[in-house]
Order: sequence, then structure tokens, then C-alpha cells
Amino acid sequence: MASTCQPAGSRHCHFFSTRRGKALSEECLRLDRVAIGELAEVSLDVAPGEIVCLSGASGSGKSRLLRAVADLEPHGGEAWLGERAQSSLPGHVWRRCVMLVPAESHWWEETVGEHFPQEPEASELEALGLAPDALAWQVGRLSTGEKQRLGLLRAVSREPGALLLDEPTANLDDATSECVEAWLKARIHERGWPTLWVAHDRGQIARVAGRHRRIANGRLEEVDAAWT
Ligand SMILES: Nc1ncnc2c1ncn2[C@@H]1O[C@H](COP(=O)(O)OP(=O)(O)OP(=O)(O)O)[C@@H](O)[C@H]1O
Repeated sequence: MASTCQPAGSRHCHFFSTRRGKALSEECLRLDRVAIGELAEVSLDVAPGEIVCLSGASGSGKSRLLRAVADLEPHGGEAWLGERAQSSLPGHVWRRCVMLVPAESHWWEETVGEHFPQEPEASELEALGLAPDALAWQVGRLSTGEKQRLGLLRAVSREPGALLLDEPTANLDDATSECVEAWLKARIHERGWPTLWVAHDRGQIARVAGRHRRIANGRLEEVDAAWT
């Protein structure tokens, strides 16, 4: 048993329903000496509904760390979601729970809507600044920013247990970025997903992060609130 973070008062993996009928996660995400590339071992607990922002220079290892937590690259150490160990599950099963959303999403079906397990509410599309008929669009017409917003909506629609967000607003203008940021923050808090969020923008980190860690000199360092 590895989990030690328990602000919701639970060490167990379980869910209960919110008023909107969605499952609320009470599980924490725990990185236990996760090691990849040049980055020193990372140990970190992310509580249910908590956003931990990761920053660092280009090439410092932020994306690789997320990829290790998503079990997409060979790495040292272990990651846990509640009492489930990454190494105890096939990679694709783990990634349905601990969902990585890369800055550049991939689309393989003919239309956008075919990628969604169930149709998202129209209000969700509106909150992300997307057209009401966006689900009927051919994927070939999507702009980079539309792909990014729809990729986030797709991830959230798949009911993950934790989120790994790699620069989720990288392709968006400032106004759209703030809409997406607010939408994500609200969903994460509402649904209780422990979240690692890679960000460069100090303003964004100040707005969304419960805690902030920065990769510097090959180590993940704590950054105090005064940084932002
Ligand atoms: N599979 C791999 N094998 C070896 N080195 C890799 C591999 N993937 C990435 N790297 C290297 O690891 C370093 C960290 O890459 P990573 O993508 O994590 O950077 P990053 O901090 O996310 O940067 P950016 O902010 O530019 O996206 C880079 O030097 C990259 O070239």
C-alpha cells in the first residue's frame, strides 16, 4: 500500500455520485521515485481535485515525466492511483485511468463526434468556445486550437481517474486560453481528479495551481507562491 495523501479522508479507491450524476474521484495520484532520462527521481503526491503545475525550461523533461506517469516510456519507480499500481495494470488500462492529454491531440475517425463515448452537453462546447455543431465536423478541418480544446473535452468525457495535462492551452489565444483554463479548473475540482499540469505562463500557474513544482538542474524543485 503506497498512498499517503488523503485530504478527502480516504485511502481507498472509490467513487460516489455528484448531483450531476457523475463519478467523483477520491483517489490520489502518487509518484514514487519515478525516474526517466536526466531527471532525478520524482516522488510526489497529488490529492483528489488538486492541480500541481510543472514548469521548467524547454527540454528539461516535463513531457517525459508525464509520459512516464502515463506508462508510455520505460522508466524507474512506480506510480499509483489510489491503491492501483501502474505496474499491476496493462498500459492501456492504466492510461484510461491516468489520462495524458498531449498538446497535440490525435484524431483517427471520420468525424469528431465518433471519438466521444457519449455526446457532451452543448454547454460544454459553448464553455470551450466551440461551435454547437463541432461534433459533426470532419476531423480534417480542425484547426490546431480546435483540436486542443476538443482533445481536452474528449479526455474529460472518458471519465478518467487522474489527468496529465501537457500545456493544455499551448495553441490558444489569451482569451480562449483563460476560458479553457477556467473550464478545466472547475471540472477538476468538481470531479476530484488529481492533476499534473505542465505550464509555462506564470499568470496561468497563479490562477490554477494548488502547488507549483519546477524542473531545474535535473531536479523537481518546490516553488513557493511568491514566484508567481
Ligand atoms: N525517448 C527519448 N529518448 C531520449 N531522449 C528523449 C526522449 N524523448 C525526449 N528526449 C529528450 O529528453 C529531454 C526532455 O524532453 P521533454 O519533451 O520532456 O522536454 P520538455 O521539458 O517537455 O520541453 P518543452 O517545454 O520544449 O516541451 C529533451 O532533451 C528531449 O530531446
